[in-house]
Amino acid sequence: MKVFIRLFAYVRPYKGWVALAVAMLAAGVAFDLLAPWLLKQAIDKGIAEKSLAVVIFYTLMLGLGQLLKTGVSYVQGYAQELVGQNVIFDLRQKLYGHLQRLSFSYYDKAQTGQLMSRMTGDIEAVKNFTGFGLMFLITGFLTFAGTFVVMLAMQWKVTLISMVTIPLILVSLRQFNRKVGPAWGDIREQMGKLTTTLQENISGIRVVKAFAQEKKEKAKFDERNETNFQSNLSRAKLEAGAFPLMGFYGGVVFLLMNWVGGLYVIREEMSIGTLMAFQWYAWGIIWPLNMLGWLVNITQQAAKAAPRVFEILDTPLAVDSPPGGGIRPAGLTGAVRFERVSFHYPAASDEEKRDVLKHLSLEVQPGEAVAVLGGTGSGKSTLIQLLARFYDVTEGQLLIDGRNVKEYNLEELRRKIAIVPQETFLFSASIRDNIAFGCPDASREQVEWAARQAQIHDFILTMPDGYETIVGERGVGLSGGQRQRVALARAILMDPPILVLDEATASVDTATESAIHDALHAVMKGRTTFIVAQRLSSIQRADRIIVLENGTIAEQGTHKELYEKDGFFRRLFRLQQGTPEREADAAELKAAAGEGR
Ligand SMILES: Nc1ncnc2c1ncn2[C@@H]1O[C@H](COP(=O)(O)OP(=O)(O)OP(=O)(O)O)[C@@H](O)[C@H]1O
Repeated sequence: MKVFIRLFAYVRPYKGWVALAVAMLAAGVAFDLLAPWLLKQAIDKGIAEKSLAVVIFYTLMLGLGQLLKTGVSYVQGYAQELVGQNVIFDLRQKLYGHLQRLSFSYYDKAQTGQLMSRMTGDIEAVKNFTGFGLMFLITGFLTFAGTFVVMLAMQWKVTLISMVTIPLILVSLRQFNRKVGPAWGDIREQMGKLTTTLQENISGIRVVKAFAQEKKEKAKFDERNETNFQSNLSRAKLEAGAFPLMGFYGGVVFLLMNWVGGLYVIREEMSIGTLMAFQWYAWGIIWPLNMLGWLVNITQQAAKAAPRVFEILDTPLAVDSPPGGGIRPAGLTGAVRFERVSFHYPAASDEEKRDVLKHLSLEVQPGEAVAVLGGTGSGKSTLIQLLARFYDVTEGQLLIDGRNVKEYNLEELRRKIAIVPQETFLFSASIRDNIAFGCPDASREQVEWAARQAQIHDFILTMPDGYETIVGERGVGLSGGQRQRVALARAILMDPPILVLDEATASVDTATESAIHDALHAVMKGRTTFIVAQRLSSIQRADRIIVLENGTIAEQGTHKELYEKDGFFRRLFRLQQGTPEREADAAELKAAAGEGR
């Protein structure tokens, strides 16, 4: 019930349209109640009395009423669809807006397919209820109640006797309702799983094909499809069992009406016109009853779908701007301080919590270029993700320009930090739009300038439509290195006080990397830069190097200082120069740096 009360909050802004639809619907029902009475008058006062004028009068009234009914039905249909569509529009907008704001920790666990399914199928189920489902409920109720009262007033005994089967219909309906609810719950959940399987397969199709796992993947999909099929079949069986039975009870109403009504006409306790009118009224009783099963279906679908949608809306934002919106800095100098920062990723239980960063302290001056080195899994990416509050520190504090990052307006803070992530994502749009993603108003010259800095301008000019070339979904059509350079240009264009390069040149060849770093040298001037890298060639321009080991800073200093220490950096240096001091060092470093990088 709670879920419907919450849904009505979305209907409330359209109460004017709801009122119009209900008024039209009431007018339609009024005509439905009047029409059989007009027929009765035509028979009893016209045909029985052999008055053609009376017959013509009532027939014309019937025709006029029918015409009016067509008009009001049109307005009602439009108004009800408008309400349904508006509700779905608002809900989808709100859901999408919330999805945009949800934190990284949410997406770490969320399944894309489930989200897609909620944004489409579940919302559609909600719309069906708030649109014609709700209107049908009102129409059905008004028609049934109105017809019943009019029939009682015309001939109460015949009315009551013919409706003895109605309690049986209600019993069947209750049983159906009890069973079909869980069935719809299963179907909605399975639809989410099916979409997830489909989405994962399509996203990972290259891996599937490379490992020749098409058959296994197909079997996985078939299994989910089969489960979905079976659930729908079980639901259909429930419907097939309940609907005809309810239809039968409804038919009995009609039968009894004719039988008992016929007896009353023979005994002259009821006119033939009333019997004919009853025949018509019978539909006003039968159709709402017959449609009740369908209404239960729509309601149960919405009852199962709406909580799936609300669950997303109710997910709190793990990371958000402070109350009041937070500080909106006009500019930042880029001074960064980690003060005894510890961090663990959200985990289901305390036992699973593992500190990825441990009491880490680091002070970076404005304009300083800091390289972050360390073995795979040592916490490098985590460290820089904390900067832009992709996650919040779990202990200690992180300050930018002397203020805790949590005091800033989140959007503004992120605008001041440009990140070139390890994995580049390009949108299905032109290269220009991809580069200008963070600054949609950038001029052509600015975009080209950024592309030049990232050493991608010349390549873009060789593409069929230059900067207007559409790079397909996920940037298909560009090599890994080219994609990385587009992402680099995207970050450079933002002109941020803090620039973060997370393995940003890992996919480019050494010559291009060197060219990018030469260009970056100019770009980095006046900005605080963090360079996460495994290759020493990537960090030549860094003022300082920090080496992470198990979430703590194991070494830090300049190239020279670190080389002079007999630590990770020196061993890495020798390994990459091809002169490891000991075989053991080489093995250790290979393991630490991650094979195959
Ligand atoms: N989203 C996440 N949820 C849970 N644990 C995570 C998540 N991301 C990373 N980790 C864990 O945190 C640790 C540090 O990961 P991080 O990505 O910071 O390492 P890294 O030093 O950047 O490694 P690499 O050089 O391989 O990219 C790893 O043990 C990893 O398993």
